[in-house]
Amino acid sequence: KVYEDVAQLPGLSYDFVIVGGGTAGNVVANRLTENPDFSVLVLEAGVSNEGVTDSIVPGLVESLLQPNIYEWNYTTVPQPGLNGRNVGNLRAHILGGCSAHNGMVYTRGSADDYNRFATVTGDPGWSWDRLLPYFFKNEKWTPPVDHHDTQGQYNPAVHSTKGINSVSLSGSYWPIFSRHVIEATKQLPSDWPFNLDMNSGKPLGLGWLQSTIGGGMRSSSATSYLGPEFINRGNLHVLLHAQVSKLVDPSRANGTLSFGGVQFLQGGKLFTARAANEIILSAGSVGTPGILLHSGIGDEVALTALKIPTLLDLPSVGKNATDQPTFGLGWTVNSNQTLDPVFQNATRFDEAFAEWNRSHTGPLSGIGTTHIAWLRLDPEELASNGFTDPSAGPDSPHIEVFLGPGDFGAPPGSHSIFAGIAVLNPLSRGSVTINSSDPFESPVIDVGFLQRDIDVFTGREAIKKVLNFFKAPIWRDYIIAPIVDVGNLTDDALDQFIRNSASSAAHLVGTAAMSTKDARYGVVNPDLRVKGASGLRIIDASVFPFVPSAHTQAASYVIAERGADIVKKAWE
Ligand SMILES: Cc1cc2nc3c(=O)[nH]c(=O)nc-3n(C[C@H](O)[C@H](O)[C@H](O)COP(=O)(O)OP(=O)(O)OC[C@H]3O[C@@H](n4cnc5c(N)ncnc54)[C@H](O)[C@@H]3O)c2cc1C
Repeated sequence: KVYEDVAQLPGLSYDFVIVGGGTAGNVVANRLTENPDFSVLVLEAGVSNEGVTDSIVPGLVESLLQPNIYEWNYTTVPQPGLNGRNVGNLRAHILGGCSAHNGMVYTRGSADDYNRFATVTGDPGWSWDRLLPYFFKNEKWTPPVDHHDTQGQYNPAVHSTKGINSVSLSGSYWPIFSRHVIEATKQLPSDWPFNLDMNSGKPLGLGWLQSTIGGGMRSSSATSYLGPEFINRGNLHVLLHAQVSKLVDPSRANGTLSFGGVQFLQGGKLFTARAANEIILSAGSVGTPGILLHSGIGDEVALTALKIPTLLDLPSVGKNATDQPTFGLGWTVNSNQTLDPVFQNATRFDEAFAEWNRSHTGPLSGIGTTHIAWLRLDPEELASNGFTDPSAGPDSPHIEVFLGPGDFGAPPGSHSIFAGIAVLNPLSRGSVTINSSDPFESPVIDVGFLQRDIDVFTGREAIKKVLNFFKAPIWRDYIIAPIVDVGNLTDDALDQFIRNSASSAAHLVGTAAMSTKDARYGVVNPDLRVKGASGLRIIDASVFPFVPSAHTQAASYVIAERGADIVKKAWE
């Protein structure tokens, strides 16, 4: 059951306390409560997802991402790599976490990405082959809401219809734009090959978008893992508006640290929730390191400077922060089949919204993107610039290009298309730290964007590839003009364009990273236990040692599915 007020909770002592009812936390809550002997409390700082139209209707996602109650409203520190700009660091403040307010793009990444996880943690359980059953436990493949013929748009063999979270091809189909994109892959088959299914472990090429949408509605961890068939379990309690400040009641046995519970704030008062078995931190890549640091787990020097007693000297807490810079290009086009009118003209928007309300179909039943391409840098270009390959392996992309018809700031009355670009394997690293001993002060977020030359180089090469894509003959009568013309810029000017326009893909990971059991760096062991502690695990995107060459929700779900299994096996 979901509770809004701590006074309504039957008690504050549970077998497991999960901090954060986000993407990963709700998976863990669902899987642990499959065992009726386990009692679970989820503490979520944010608000309910129930009835939040902007979260339910896929096409309204942008409204969720403005400063509001669904957001933590964080900003990074000024980024030297972005010419001193600071950028928003979007983090959800709603049940379901980022899965309830993200872009719904469903991309698993490459097999290489997970095989690299296995290598750097020394645990083959994190490899692609061993994780595939967990992807299948998560995914419930669902027909698109418009029931269009999906032949040739995906490979059923790499999907599961039996999981929990809906994934589908887009139900808002843009045939004219899509025909052009697919035709371009035929005209440029070596640089832009068609890939039937980017979620097979081999993503390279261009394929049809898959998203976490079912029946024209967002499928989040709140609507799926806490759906009606699960949320009434007597052993599953979720408390909203409960912001955890720190771990409390520390004790030591045989040199190992453990905590009796967690402290949280609700309605201006502090409470303590106790966990008999384990506390599981699932507060995400910003929340989790913040809670660790305020609990005295982190770099002793930095904690001492803030007068926080160090209980566990783990210098890696909050370090290794990795996010993908993203920026875009747009063109006006000679077609009236784009999203622009829906967002530029109130009457068209009302029609689209009425259609969605009637049947969950139409332009608002999907996101603007129709296709994604996953591309590699030229190995000779990499080498001649003195760079080594930053990707996880030969089947992994360096560059993402997401394509869609419209809504790219086209002049009023005109129609546009966009190509969004992301640098997938940045070498730049940032951090999530604190500058106050008050746990309710915002953390200090530094995404470290574009500090390493290879990251800027990757962005520049991506632009060149995109410009070549739109030189395919099929675009000749379709494209009118670039919205911002970067076609004749020098390399230096392109670099400035990137530094002045890049923002965050909101794929922050790695701030409490996994490492091998004996490693002297890292925050958790491969079984997700915090090093040097017992009864304390981390299960969320902060444990990724590297950012996958993808959007990060599928990886967050799969880490949570396996993480929950590890916890269950330890206690059953
Ligand atoms: C705007 C945006 C768009 C994105 N788009 C995509 C996309 O299209 N596709 C994709 O694959 N990925 C996308 N991502 C990334 C992806 O959604 C995240 O990587 C993933 O969901 C992270 O899951 P998590 O469980 O680690 O954290 P979260 O889902 O963020 O969960 C953490 C939860 O903990 C709660 N919390 C934090 N601190 C506390 C505290 N102190 N006390 C109590 N509760 C707390 C938060 O409120 C939140 O609910 C996007 C992310 C954002 C922000």
